[in-house]
Amino acid sequence: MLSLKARPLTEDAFATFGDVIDRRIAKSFTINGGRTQRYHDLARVETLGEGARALVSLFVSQPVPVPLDVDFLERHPKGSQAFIPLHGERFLIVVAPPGETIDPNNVQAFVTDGRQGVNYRAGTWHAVQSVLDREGEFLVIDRGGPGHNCDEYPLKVRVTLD
Ligand SMILES: NC(=O)N[C@@H](O)C(=O)O
Ligand code: NI
Repeated sequence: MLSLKARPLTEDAFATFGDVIDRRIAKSFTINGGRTQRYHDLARVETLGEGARALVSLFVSQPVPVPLDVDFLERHPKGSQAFIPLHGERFLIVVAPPGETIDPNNVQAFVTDGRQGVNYRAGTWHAVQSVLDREGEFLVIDRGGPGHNCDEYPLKVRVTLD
């Protein structure tokens, strides 16, 4: 069993795995006659393959216990997957770089601060959504369309918090 203490999520630490969605680190500009600030182009949405399209969904998830025991990581080879909390929910992240196998030494765990979302790039191995503290509601943007787009890799990981 691999044991990991979740580290605070940062853009640099997550760069291998995808994007951190956080207006505090975003480029922005004023639109709509000064009434709106547009936080622009926060994540790269990937929808690969013939007939692929972007899906916009809502996930309402029950909280996970801490320590969190993960039994597998999954990946979506044909598209990215973004999770954006709608009410300041914190969540745990367990990731490994894209590849046909997972080196346990490359598995990393993070915890968000409630103002951060993530976008897993296509092929990034990740634990399924794991919200902390209370029921969470997330906007999810990922890839729909034909073909297989979810591989699982058995891996036991215990994730703790400070
Ligand atoms: N299955 C599904 O839509 N969600 C998972 O991919 C996940 O990462 O939570
Ligand atoms: Ni997923």
